[in-house]
Amino acid sequence: MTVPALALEGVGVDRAEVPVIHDVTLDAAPGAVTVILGANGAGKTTLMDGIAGLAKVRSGTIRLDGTPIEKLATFRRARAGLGYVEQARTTFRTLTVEQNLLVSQSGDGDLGTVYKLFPELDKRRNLQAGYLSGGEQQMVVLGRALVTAPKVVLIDEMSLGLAPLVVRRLMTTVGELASMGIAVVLIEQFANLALAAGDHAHVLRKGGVVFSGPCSELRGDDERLHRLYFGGPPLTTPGPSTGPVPGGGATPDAPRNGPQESERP
Ligand SMILES: Nc1ncnc2c1ncn2[C@@H]1O[C@H](COP(=O)(O)OP(=O)(O)OP(=O)(O)O)[C@@H](O)[C@H]1O
Repeated sequence: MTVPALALEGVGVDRAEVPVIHDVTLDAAPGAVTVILGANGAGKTTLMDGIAGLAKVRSGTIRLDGTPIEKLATFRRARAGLGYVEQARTTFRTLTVEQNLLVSQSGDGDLGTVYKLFPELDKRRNLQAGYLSGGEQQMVVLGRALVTAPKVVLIDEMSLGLAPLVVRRLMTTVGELASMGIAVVLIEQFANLALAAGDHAHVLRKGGVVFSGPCSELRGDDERLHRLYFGGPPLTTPGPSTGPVPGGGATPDAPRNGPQESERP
């Protein structure tokens, strides 16, 4: 059996001494995109921070290529092959694109791979990152994770504040990262965009997993997503009180938050 690149078993994570994540078991396969969904405050970022070593893992085990890492310092997890593109992470604005990549480079990390993935950056490698567009800056941030030659890349809401067209452009690279053999773990506000790019999905509610299965099971099923995000009785009729879809619709133009239904009491 193939060892998952990342495997969590019974993981609990605290934020400021408060338990936020409870008993999460999931894994991410090399060469696949694993999507983590959930409403605002469900605990997605806290889970990512726990995996990366930025929040306290209270219980359970986290394995990277079969080796437990939950007790390692953040930089050791990174050296072991864990890349983390944090939410709203920025570039070093006064350094050039190339310098941004060089300061992050380690191991077998290769700038050529980044320039191949993002020809936009290749053309601007000597430009200070502060002069780049928002989308190009996000490419630099992704590139900085890539030049550490990671086995696993956690990506937390890379679409934040970006135009729909740019989000679509960045989403294409998620699949390309996976095709390089990287295990990609993706948190994304636009649920159906993430489900279109992903292989396997986990939905978090109140810090616990309420769904694990293939992305195809949830793709386009906004009503089921509502139930999973918020719980509550099944929706029968759409109406003004139901609000829009959580993170949803198939495009970044679609609204984010929405009505409720439950698969778990
Ligand atoms: N630094 C912190 N100190 C205390 N509580 C926090 C802290 N950061 C987050 N929390 C709480 O932990 C819970 C989970 O937050 P988290 O940011 O992980 O959720 P999320 O699913 O990533 O939400 P969003 O989509 O809004 O980023 C929330 O109740 C939040 O208020």
